[in-house]
Amino acid sequence: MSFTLKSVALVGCGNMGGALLRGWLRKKFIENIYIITPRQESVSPYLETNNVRWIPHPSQLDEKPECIILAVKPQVLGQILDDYQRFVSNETLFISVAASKTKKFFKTHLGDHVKIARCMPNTPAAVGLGVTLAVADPLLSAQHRLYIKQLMSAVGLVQWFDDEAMIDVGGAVTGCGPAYVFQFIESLSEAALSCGLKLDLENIQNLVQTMVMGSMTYLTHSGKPAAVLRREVTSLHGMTEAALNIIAGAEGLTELLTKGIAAAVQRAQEMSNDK
Ligand SMILES: NC(=O)C1=CN([C@@H]2O[C@H](COP(=O)(O)OP(=O)(O)OC[C@H]3O[C@@H](n4cnc5c(N)ncnc54)[C@H](OP(=O)(O)O)[C@@H]3O)[C@@H](O)[C@H]2O)C=CC1
Ligand SMILES: O=C(O)[C@@H]1CCC=N1
Repeated sequence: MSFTLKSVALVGCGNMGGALLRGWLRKKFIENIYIITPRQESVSPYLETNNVRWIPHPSQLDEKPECIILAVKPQVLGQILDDYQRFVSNETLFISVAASKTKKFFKTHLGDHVKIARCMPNTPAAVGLGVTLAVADPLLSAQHRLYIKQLMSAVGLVQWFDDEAMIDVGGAVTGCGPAYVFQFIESLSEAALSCGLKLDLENIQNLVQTMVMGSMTYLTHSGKPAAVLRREVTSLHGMTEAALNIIAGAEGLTELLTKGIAAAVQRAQEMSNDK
């Protein structure tokens, strides 16, 4: 990495916060990382890394970090933001990775002058292959945007939006998306079992997982679009065509995913109204 960041405070170190942390630690570009979370257990695996410090409560953080990443559940945010009021300044950038909570919500809790951006990362950030959707408040400078770009592109691809609503729609695709992929692996394995493949489920999952990884790597290396590679597998009047007539037919995968994404967006809108 050709740059270093001085101090980042991560609030909440669960599934998403922990994935970001692991991704950042691989790159070794942050001088001091403070993890603010009540229980030491969630931080223990990282404490042997000497630039990581556990802070049980924000009142015990005696410096103003360059950046505070809010990675707690949306329902927890409203209860904790008052404790972060004292960090609001031109020097400290707040980044929320929480689904559904709007910039307006943060301004209501932290004041109109808070420097806030919303990011929607995903868990493959842990291995540097994440996707982060980002929206910055107009109050943010070019320097702030560069900071966010450096922080989040260290763990994968970054896509900016001007329209905050895109964080919900795009988040329903790339933020939730790893769960859809894992569900696909589970479902295909269970379908194989139901259709008579005589192996145990664990063995089948291993075959399916390797097939998915092989397909993704092939897609990446071939330089061809997914549709072309799909057609290369699909022999005229062959087996794949018979399957795809059902899987990708009317009321098939596209329609199911459209309904699923719409449900996720609706849920984000409901959660945005929670206190
Ligand atoms: N999971 C995902 O794939 C994604 C999640 N997000 C967003 O990330 C956020 C976190 O989700 P996720 O990581 O899944 O949730 P988790 O429940 O796994 O993590 C939340 C963490 O917050 C900690 N916590 C609870 N109370 C406090 C507090 N007062 N101060 C600091 N930390 C606290 C919890 O600690 P303890 O374990 O001790 O209770 C827990 O480790 C959510 O807002 C979600 O919308 C965004 C994109 C993807
Ligand atoms: O399920 C959720 O609400 C969070 C947001 C995106 C992924 N997980």
